[in-house]
Amino acid sequence: MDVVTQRPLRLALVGNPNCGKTALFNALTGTRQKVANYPGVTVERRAGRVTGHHLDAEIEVIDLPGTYSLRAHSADEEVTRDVVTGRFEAEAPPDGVICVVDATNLRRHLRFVLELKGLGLPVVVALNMIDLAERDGLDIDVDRLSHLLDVPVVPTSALRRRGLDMLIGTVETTLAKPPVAEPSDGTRTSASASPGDAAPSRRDLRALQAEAKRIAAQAIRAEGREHALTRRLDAVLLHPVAGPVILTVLLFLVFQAVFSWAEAPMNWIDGGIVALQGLIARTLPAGALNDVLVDGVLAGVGSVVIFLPQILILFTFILLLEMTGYMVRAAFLMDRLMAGVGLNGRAFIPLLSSFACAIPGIMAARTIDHPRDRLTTILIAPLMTCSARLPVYALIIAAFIPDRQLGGLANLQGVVMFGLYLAGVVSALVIAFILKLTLSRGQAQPLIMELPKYQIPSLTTLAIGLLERAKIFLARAGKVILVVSIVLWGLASFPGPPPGATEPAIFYSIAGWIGRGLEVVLAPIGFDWQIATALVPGMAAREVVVGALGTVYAMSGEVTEASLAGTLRSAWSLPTALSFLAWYVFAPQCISTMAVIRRETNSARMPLFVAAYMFALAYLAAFITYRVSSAFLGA
Ligand SMILES: Nc1nc2c(ncn2[C@@H]2O[C@H](COP(=O)(O)OP(=O)(O)OP(=O)(O)O)[C@@H](O)[C@H]2O)c(=O)[nH]1
Ligand SMILES: [Mg+2]
Repeated sequence: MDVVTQRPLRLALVGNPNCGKTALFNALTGTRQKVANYPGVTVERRAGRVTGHHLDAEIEVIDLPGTYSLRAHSADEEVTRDVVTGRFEAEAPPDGVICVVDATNLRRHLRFVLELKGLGLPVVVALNMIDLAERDGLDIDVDRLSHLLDVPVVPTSALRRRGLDMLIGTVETTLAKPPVAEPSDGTRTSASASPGDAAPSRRDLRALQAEAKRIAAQAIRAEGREHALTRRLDAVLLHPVAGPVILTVLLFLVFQAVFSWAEAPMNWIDGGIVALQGLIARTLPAGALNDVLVDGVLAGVGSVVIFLPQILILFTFILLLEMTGYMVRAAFLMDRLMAGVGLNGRAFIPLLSSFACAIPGIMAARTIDHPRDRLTTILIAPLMTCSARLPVYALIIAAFIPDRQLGGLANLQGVVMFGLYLAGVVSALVIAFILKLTLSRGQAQPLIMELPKYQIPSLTTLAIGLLERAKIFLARAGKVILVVSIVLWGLASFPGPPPGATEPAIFYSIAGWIGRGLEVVLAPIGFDWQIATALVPGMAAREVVVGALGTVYAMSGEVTEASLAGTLRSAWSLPTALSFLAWYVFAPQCISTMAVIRRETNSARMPLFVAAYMFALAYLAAFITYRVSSAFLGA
């Protein structure tokens, strides 16, 4: 052990997560900092130097990981606890601590100050984010706060570089008061910090919490009205237990609504298409044009357009949640979970956008500055359930999952849809975790964003957003699916059946020939040649398969009912349907996504890697689903 006789004053920056410790550390020390790892743990040690004002001496500042209390849960929190209590082997105990608190969130942050005071170390409070407090009309009586806490309080803004000199000056004065006994040897001695050893019990914490609230209430002179409302809502919506529960229930209800509200409009569209098909079939002379319009275009495009109501309902909710300011809160709630699998907190927004479409999601990953974190986000974004999967899921669910109420609370179809979305999210988290262990080992960065105020959503903005969605969806149905339907109709019509054919004409066509070839590979997961045929154009974009199934079955002469769902119900077994759903959770059937991955990663190998791992997952998931459900259902 090295013997140090002269060492600079040492200050530890502590506080709840996200209160601005690192920002303050950077503002104080500028470039005079060193980042290293603590031995044995993966926690970064950030230390820097700042020159004092009164004493004109060097002060060493250590930035510690955020923690809510000295009762540590994670490795990060343990480091913080052990450093401030002087128990940490690799770090001499600090001479004092700067406890950083978020001025806009005094009620929650003051508890830690009270807890720290119990350690007997000199404490100075940096009342940080004072700029935000002022912006919101939050008026804090700093002198009173200092008096109530019985420690010096200095308002600061790390971002605007306010109060920094004052903070250092105050720290020096505070440390100078009882002359700091310099231990002759720089390593830790239990006498030096005399930590109030054990971490406080749960009961103590609750008492401290109550006191923190009382002090905050007395120190806050005025609280902007909006601020008060936001605080009250956040107390519930960001609550560590209630928050995630509310988020889950909310999403669950959204999917319930997608099914129950869309039923009527979907029936109207369906009725309209059937009527149109009947009209064309009757008015146009029988022949190729009649066939291509009825079986190709209307069967194909019609079976996709029918899902417009569901997509619009889903986006109504997503847009509303965004506009009210709730979505950012959802990101905050998810941050812990995502950090657990090594995802950057900033990945939430790209991943959330991927629920609409992976393309904007992957592009939004540009906001992640850490290259490996960005890559991980790009690689898992296509697993989020994009809106192109919605028509596929909806079709199969409508056909195979009974429209039943579960104990009067939930609709089974909505539950299954919710489950499919969940399957996408969970598998993305698992893949992220695997990637973290292998290629993209990296430090999870905290989520850096500001919580906006809650707002009443604007109906005009909502309407514009929905119109946009509808346009995109219909344009795709109109262009891609129209073309695909016509081409598929052509491939499925030629060559015509040989004389004396026993199977439907499509069986002998080019499409049928391709489908039968693929069936060899796809039979183990329960797909027949018709499904295989429809999957080929479905590689271009996911929802195309719905139109393609419409066309293929219309031409197989297997249309037993007016709706495609009805036809599938009689053509497929339940295990096949479930297997098809499992396939669609994973299958990378979107050319545009692959193109954008290539562009964003600037690598031709990445899209191939994504396609390969997603196809492998799709096949595996469909295989297991098919085998297990066949065994259970005895099919
Ligand atoms: N407006 C404003 N923003 C701030 C201030 N201080 C920090 N921030 C922002 O708050 C966010 C969190 O800051 P960090 O410095 O990372 O917080 P931290 O306490 O180090 O967080 P952990 O290390 O995770 O505990 C960042 O987006 C900062 O830019 C401030 O005084 N004013
Ligand atoms: Mg930090």
